[in-house]
Amino acid sequence: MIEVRDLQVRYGTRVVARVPELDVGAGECVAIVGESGSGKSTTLLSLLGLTEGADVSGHVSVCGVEVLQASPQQLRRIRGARVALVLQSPQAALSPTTRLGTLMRRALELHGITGPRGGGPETGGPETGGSAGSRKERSWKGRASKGGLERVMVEAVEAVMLDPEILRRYPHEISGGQAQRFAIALAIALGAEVILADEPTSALDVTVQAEVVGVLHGLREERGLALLIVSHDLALVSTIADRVLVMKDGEVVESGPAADVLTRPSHPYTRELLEALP
Ligand SMILES: Nc1ncnc2c1ncn2[C@@H]1O[C@H](COP(=O)(O)OP(=O)(O)OP(=O)(O)O)[C@@H](O)[C@H]1O
Repeated sequence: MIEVRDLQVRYGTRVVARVPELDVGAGECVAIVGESGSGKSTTLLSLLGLTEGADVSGHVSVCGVEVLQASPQQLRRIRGARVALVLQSPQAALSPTTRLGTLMRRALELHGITGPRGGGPETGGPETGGSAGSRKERSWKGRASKGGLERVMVEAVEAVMLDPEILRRYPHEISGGQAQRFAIALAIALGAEVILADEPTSALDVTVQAEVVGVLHGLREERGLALLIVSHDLALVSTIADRVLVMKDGEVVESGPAADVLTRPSHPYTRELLEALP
């Protein structure tokens, strides 16, 4: 799903991220950890071509799209629909006067999704374009069908353990943890195959963090989503990641299976991060 080789991101003469190798397959979770300013977010954003003003070189393939060579149109096609970006405080990005259901419906319509594919009588019919193959089970593009759209929305919020009643609420009527799960539900409704999450739980208290991590964990197991998580929280990472990349000053100083990196770190910086854990 994600394949990165010799990625280098530079602002002016300053290299802010250099990643020799990063792979995330379907159903896998990889975490990038490191202190503030180490280049984690820059790496994540470069996967969607969102590092405006930067010189980016190397090889970056996401869902089969060569990101560094892609046209704006090709990038628009993968952003949101196939690759979802989940940020720290999604509530800030939600219009305060729009109900969550309306917001989700608009996002789906914008991406041409109008009902579930290949289901019951109210389903939307054949896929209208773009991708095939791995998306088969999750593709909801098709003809307009109000009932079909509602079904996609309800299924998506239920998949993140939210009550569908939440679709009638306004953003200020939900908690931070609910907002984060709603953001993930939106990704599911859009049929995302990859979730890029930047500090997805750092604005939440510990119990709610565990709920969000549980949801992400379930999605990769049940739906085969590929997850790339950026976090400075090693405790979170240890509960969800298969592999870990440790970044410092724009460089990957250590990488490997999470169990090895987090229990037998070979780099002094990783040991420092682990020792700083409460
Ligand atoms: N648009 C930009 N122009 C110039 N420098 C930038 C730009 N965006 C990021 N940087 C620099 O790149 C470096 C890496 O930033 P980045 O946000 O990737 O770090 P991070 O590890 O994600 O930190 P944090 O955890 O605080 O988000 C920082 O020194 C930052 O100042």
